[in-house]
Amino acid sequence: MISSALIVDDEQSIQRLLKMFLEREGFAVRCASTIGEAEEILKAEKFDLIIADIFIGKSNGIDLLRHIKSLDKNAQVALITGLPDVESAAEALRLGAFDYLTKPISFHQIISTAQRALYSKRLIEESERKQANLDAIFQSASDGIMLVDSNNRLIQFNEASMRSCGYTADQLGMPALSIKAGCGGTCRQMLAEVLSDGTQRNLRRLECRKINGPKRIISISVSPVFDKSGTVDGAVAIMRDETELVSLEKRVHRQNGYSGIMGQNAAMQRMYTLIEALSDVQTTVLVNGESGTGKELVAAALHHQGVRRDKPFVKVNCAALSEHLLESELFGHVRGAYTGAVSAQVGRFQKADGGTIFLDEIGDISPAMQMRLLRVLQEQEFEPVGDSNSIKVDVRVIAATNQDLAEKVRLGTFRSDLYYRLNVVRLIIPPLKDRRDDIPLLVEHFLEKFSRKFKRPLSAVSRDVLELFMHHSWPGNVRELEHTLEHAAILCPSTVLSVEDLPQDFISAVRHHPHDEVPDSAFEKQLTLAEALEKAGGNKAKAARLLGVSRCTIYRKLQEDPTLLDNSL
Ligand SMILES: Nc1ncnc2c1ncn2[C@@H]1O[C@H](COP(=O)(O)OP(=O)(O)OP(=O)(O)O)[C@@H](O)[C@H]1O
Repeated sequence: MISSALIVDDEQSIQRLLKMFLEREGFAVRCASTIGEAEEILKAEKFDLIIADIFIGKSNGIDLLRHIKSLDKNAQVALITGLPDVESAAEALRLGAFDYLTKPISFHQIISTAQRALYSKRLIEESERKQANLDAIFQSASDGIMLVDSNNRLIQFNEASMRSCGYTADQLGMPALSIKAGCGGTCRQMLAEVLSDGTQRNLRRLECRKINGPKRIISISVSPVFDKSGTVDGAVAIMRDETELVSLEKRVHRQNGYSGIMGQNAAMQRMYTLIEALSDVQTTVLVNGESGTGKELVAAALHHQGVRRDKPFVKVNCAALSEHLLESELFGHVRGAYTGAVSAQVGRFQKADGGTIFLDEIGDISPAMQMRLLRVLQEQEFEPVGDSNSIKVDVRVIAATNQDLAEKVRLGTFRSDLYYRLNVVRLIIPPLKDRRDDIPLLVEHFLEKFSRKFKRPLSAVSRDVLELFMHHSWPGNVRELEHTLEHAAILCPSTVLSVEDLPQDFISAVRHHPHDEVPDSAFEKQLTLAEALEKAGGNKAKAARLLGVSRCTIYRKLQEDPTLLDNSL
């Protein structure tokens, strides 16, 4: 692209000389002899370089400079003078003149000025373009972004934060902590904390609510901004609205289960939210629930949803081992530590380093083991059996029990200090009998599982089976339901599991200890086709449901013996 220059000088010889110099360098040059003429030209055209004499007739080039800068603050203006003086030079530079040249002017001088002017203009334009791009990105970002200076004064925010947090232009420059945005102000508090220690902070999914506004789920990330010397010069907060994402996740969890845990019941939904909140917190968690409620699944979810997911998840059933074996299993032993220890063994705590250890049935450990465990929890270090050297580990502990540990503490069989260490956060899984609304979903889940396992289709359970399931008290919880369905799936000759396929002791259990009143029909011996048709008033689909067979089977049977239908009508 051709560069352009405007020369403003009332001396024709200087005009001609400068024009010649610049044209030789490839500039397109225009000339003006008066300030008025120059102003007329500038109304219509922009120039890469303007060279003006300070004295043009009776007019002053300094006024022209002021005028040019008011039109375009980036214009590159060089002033020339035959009578250099400090005052005018200082004034010219103060007003933004690019250069101040004294006559006589050499070719080299003017060319060097022209080249520097072009270079500087290009730099300014480039930096403006970058700034404009950054501004566009900043403003169009869907996350709210706000910046504070080193004194925690609000210096910039984008449109998304205006929409979600309600910041207004008149709040710019105000101390962030003094801004009343009608909310809890967590992000402004985080900005202050980041400014004080220069450490990045993240908060995942907190509830953010403006007065009378809807509840939003927001994740906040606040980072320090450093100057060239590495000193904290400000901080930037990014607020991501995850409300839609969270409700979408909840819908998916409702349909597909959460990390393999099935359940739509409100208590289960609350538990998923708690698991989410606890996944990235490194605190010890105590999982409480009756046997078979899914404590191990919950512990695994806590591990797999969190930052340790790529590290080991190590399970130990504390009730399955004698005290000595458990000690050796957890902490390892050196060779010859005890009779039979023919080789050294690495303990589970060491195997879990960086990850999570799941201590199941924690309520069953001996007082000596309680003591040792307490030390690991307090100091994250232990000695293998037979070794006096300590091993330091970084392990998150998740413990589970179906016992009432508080009661054990009261009875003096469980250390209170260990109990409080373990019970930092407690997750309680409700028994299946308290969330019967989840039974159909669990049935569907296990039928799919056993269809895959036994490689044959299992589409449903009969209505009577479901009725029994809904009335059973499920002392063995989900595990009992799983085993009952597995038994039935093995015996079932068709795709629909019927009462006949259920284990006899299950039927007796429901009969003798029904949770609620169970309709007699559920305990009846399997109906014959005639009986089912009679009960269903001749409705074949209903009869098929009662029998737990397909409608095609009913039609086939009726073709074989059409008189069956007569009795039912
Ligand atoms: N909500 C659930 N969704 C799907 N499967 C489940 C659920 N709860 C439990 N199960 C299944 O039930 C069985 C028992 O679960 P788990 O071993 O986690 O229970 P637990 O409470 O740890 O039992 P225990 O106290 O006897 O150790 C497992 O096969 C597990 O996959």
